[in-house]
Amino acid sequence: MKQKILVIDDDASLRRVLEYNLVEEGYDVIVASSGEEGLYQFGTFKPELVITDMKMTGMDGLMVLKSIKERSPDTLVMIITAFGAVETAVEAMKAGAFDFITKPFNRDALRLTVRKALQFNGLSQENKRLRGALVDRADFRTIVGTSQEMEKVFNVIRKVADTEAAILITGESGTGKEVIARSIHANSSRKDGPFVAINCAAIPRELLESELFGHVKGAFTGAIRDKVGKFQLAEGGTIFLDEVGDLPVEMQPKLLRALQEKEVVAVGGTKVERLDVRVVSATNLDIDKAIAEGAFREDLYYRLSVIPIHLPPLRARRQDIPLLIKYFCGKNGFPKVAFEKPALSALVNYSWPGNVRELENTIERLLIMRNGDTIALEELPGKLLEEKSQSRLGTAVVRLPDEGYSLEQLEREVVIDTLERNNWNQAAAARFLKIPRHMLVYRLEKFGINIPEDRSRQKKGSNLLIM
Ligand SMILES: Nc1ncnc2c1ncn2[C@@H]1O[C@H](COP(=O)(O)OP(=O)(O)OP(=O)(O)O)[C@@H](O)[C@H]1O
Repeated sequence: MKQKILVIDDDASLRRVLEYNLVEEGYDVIVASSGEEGLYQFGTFKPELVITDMKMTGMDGLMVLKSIKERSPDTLVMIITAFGAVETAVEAMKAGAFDFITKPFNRDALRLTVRKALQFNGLSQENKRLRGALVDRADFRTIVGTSQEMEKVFNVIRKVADTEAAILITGESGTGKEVIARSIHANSSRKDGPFVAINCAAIPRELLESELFGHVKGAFTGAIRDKVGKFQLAEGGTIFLDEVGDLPVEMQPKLLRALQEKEVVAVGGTKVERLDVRVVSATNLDIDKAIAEGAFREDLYYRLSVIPIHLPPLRARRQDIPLLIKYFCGKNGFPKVAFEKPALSALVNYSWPGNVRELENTIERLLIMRNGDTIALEELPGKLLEEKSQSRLGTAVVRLPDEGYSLEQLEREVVIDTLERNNWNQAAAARFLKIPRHMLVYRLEKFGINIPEDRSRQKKGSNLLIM
């Protein structure tokens, strides 16, 4: 049986082009000239895929998308946007669109995108349900975090992993951007395909194009044989462009073209290669600033960041630190190692400029150098001890970061700091803050602060925290 596609567009010539190409590909196609007509057709035709233009008079594409998703959440909806209006595609992806194409599109890109969409739909609902259940358990296992901040990130991943949307992950160095990129791949229907990572900042600029797209023998001095590019290697899977903010300006239009046309040409070659690759990228640069300074192309930015994910620094999610420590102890084969309370407290309160990577390295060193099965405050590296002597609150007030500091974050830190000082005794913390206890409890809920499990399990009078 033919797969059914409903095309909604108020531009008659585009409607014809779409219909012609899709019928030629063997689909059963129905067209509608307005959102209202499209919704009516949807009810009777029951298509597997809806392709709708974004900008239409009357009911626009976003309204069509939302109303279809309400009636039938499993129906795939693809959006057509004007070139350069990629921001509107962001909104559509957030509202549940499966993918988008920009006008003017080349017919191969259209066919490929549609084919991918319908392949995805080919999975039975049962399959999808099973896979959904596995996702939660299997593939987030290596991303540790229960803080509100990480929960937000997990929610976005759950929503977007299995779309074709390009994702840009931002965050300081060591916050776990690559871990997240891998998990997006692992949670997508491409998971059996390759995950290919390339660090755009680590490759000399004259070699970057050939690394990305490959080269043919003789293309330049030293090109003694053909080389396959990372994009070609990632065929059927995901390419992870790490440090994409550092991409040299002269490479940016080339990458943009590859992403838009979904095709590449190797350096020195003539053969155009079609691409079926999902792009996830990451940067620790302030991209807005780079755009303002002309160091990064805005159109490329929109292409890369259909869905932006920001990973907060570790110091903004201290709640995850005890859990991460426990995870790293287990990962290194020492699940039973214990930390004395002051040591754990210093680890939780340190500012971790190198984020999770720095924490991981610190724990590894501590495990190697430790004297027994408990780790005491004195065993921690000097920098942690120095910082411990200053109050975290003091640091926040004296050294406010240039990018600003939200009052709410400050309040959250004060609450956590006070609880830490008072051994997580809520009555004592409320007294210190000079507020009634219920106001403190309200703040714990508001800021998503959970009493670390270890504290509630702690034996009275014991000075050891069993991790
Ligand atoms: N939430 C997490 N749970 C478990 N391990 C984590 C988590 N976040 C980061 N890590 C570990 O920390 C290290 C650094 O993570 P990763 O390389 O993903 O960071 P990054 O943001 O990509 O860094 P960079 O910007 O320097 O490339 C890795 O060893 C990773 O396994």
